[in-house]
Amino acid sequence: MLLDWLNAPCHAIDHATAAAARAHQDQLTKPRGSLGRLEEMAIRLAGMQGTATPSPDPVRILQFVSDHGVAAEGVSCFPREVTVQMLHNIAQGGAAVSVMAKAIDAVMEIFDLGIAVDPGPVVGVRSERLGAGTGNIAHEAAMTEEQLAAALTIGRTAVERAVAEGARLLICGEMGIGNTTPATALACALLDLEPTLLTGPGTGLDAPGIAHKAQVIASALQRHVEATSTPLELLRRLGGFDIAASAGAFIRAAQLGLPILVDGFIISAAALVAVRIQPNVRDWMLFAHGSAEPGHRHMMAALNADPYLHLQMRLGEATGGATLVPLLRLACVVHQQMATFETAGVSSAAG
Ligand SMILES: Cc1cc2ncn([C@H]3O[C@H](COP(=O)(O)O)[C@@H](O)[C@H]3O)c2cc1C
Ligand SMILES: O=C(O)c1cccnc1
Repeated sequence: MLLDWLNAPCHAIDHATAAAARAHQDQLTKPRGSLGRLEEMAIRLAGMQGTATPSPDPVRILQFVSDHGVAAEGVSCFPREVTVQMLHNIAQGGAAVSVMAKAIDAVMEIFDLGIAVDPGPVVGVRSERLGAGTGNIAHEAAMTEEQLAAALTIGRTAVERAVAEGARLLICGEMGIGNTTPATALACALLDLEPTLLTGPGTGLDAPGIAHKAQVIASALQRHVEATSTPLELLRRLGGFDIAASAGAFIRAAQLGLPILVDGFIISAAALVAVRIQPNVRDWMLFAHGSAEPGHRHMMAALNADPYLHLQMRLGEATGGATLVPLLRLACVVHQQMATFETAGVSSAAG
């Protein structure tokens, strides 16, 4: 079948190399464990990349831009046309992620997956339009089966391209007005939690706005969720082109052995659905930051994830992922360049 590739096995983590990296950390001239989670970053990357000299570089960012039919329900502070406006802004270098990608020297591929207004050809943007946005999940499925398969495949193909070009770390980002709503709906369905628990302000809704958004999500759940729903079917009914493309990218990255750095709230919903489709994808994920969106911690708990940064970020666009990259680099340089107790002639711990 068209989506059989989703079930292909994930690449194996190199546990021996990870164990050697841990042993190496313990020989460096510092009290054991004193560089805290910087040590873990290097060890995890060593196990994923199968090398004693791990590195996040080259970093590849996939930026998925698309509209969401549910924006018609008044679930965002911003009007829908911001999606296409931000597509131009991202491509022209003015968006937060554009500045960050340049500053950290990451290659960013920008995708138009289906925006309500067709922007036509835009320099630096791959046009992979799957429609004029998704269906409004309050009333209909977000995607047809064909659209879901196509979105997953766009993510898959982008990762194959990235790997062929030498990428060693994947970050997915998204931009699409209203997309905290499908992300929340998907999380509620996959975690079996109430919308009132997971629904947050997104771009900045007030308390009545959040209550309305939770109601919209509740009606979407009532319409689409059945006891027998598979994760893939929940993704089709409740997700978005951006979320599906990211899920496809994550599954392919794990299959090809490309480490994944998970961004904020929306991308975490994609990570969650990818892991529910194929549990071993989790082994390939690092988690950049805790989003200020309140439902995020529930997704992190379900993924058994403890994000590295807590900066009250709530933007998406891969900005949380980009923010962690300098720390990953530092962790890897320390891992490679520090002296050991033996080479430096420093006495190790007594006993
Ligand atoms: C100017 C602007 C730039 C953004 N970049 C990311 N988002 C983020 O906010 C949106 C999700 O929030 P909600 O569900 O409340 O609409 C998405 O586009 C997400 O990427 C932005 C939002 C705005 C307004
Ligand atoms: O954490 C995120 O990714 C996020 C939160 C709110 C709005 N947009 C994105």
